[in-house]
Amino acid sequence: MQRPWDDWDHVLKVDPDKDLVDGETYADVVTCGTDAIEVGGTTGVTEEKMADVVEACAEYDVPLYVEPSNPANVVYRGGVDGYLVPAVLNAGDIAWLTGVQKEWVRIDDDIDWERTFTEGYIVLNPDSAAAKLTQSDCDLDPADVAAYAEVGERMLGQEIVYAEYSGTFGDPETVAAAADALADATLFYGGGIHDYESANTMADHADTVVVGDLVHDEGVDAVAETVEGAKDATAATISE
Ligand SMILES: CC(C)=CCC/C(C)=C/CC/C(C)=C/CC/C(C)=C/COP(=O)(O)OP(=O)(O)O
Ligand SMILES: O=P(O)(O)OC[C@@H](O)CO
Ligand SMILES: [Mg+2]
Repeated sequence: MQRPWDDWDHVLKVDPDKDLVDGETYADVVTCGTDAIEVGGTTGVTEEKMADVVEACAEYDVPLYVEPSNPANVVYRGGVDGYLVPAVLNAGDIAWLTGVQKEWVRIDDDIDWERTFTEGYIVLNPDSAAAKLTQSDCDLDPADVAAYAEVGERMLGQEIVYAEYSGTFGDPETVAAAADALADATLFYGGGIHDYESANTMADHADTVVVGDLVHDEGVDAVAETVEGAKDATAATISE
């Protein structure tokens, strides 16, 4: 079945709790060449901040997805193409595997299931906000990560498995192991991508690379370089 993310080589994740660089607008951000925008962050995201960013990004012809970090920042607005809801496969506090999702489904009567998908996260940077919040076990070797990826796809039916190194560049060998373990699921990689080379390296293994802080720290020109790196890796794979 065709899925929205099948053609995404590059995703730009915009954090509603962070500013853009001076002189840049959300119009610049959305049109930087990325295949899709995800809006989300672990800490400091309120419904109001989420709604403001979603509204600012909604009027362009680039797929726009809300990635909530808790039930309070799911916003329903015209222009949103869908919802990517995390479930943390290696969470130490297992509330982050299905508990918060259960609570969300219990209290939210507006869930649009046709456009709601899940991401099976494997959180791998112990210093990230996401790891601390979910008490994720990040002490994993490539075989462990590969096994989590396989559990995510085969046992839990995840169509997206997300190797998440938020804030730091991850281990390509580990990402390659996760990629090898998946049959049809799409592998997202995120963390520390900051230039052509880092994007190109991870896009060699992952189906989709996610760039986050770079847009807030350096701006759209730097992000555009990462788009190029990701696209070149995909083109090289196709021509092999
Ligand atoms: C039930 C609903 C609607 C949501 C639950 C979603 C879950 C399980 C969240 C757990 C944490 C998580 C995986 C968040 C996803 C987004 C993410 C990792 C953003 C990046 O965050 P960081 O870069 O670590 O932190 P900052 O936002 O502070 O930069
Ligand atoms: O901010 P960075 O380190 O680019 O990470 C991207 C993304 O995976 C965060 O969820
Ligand atoms: Mg971040």
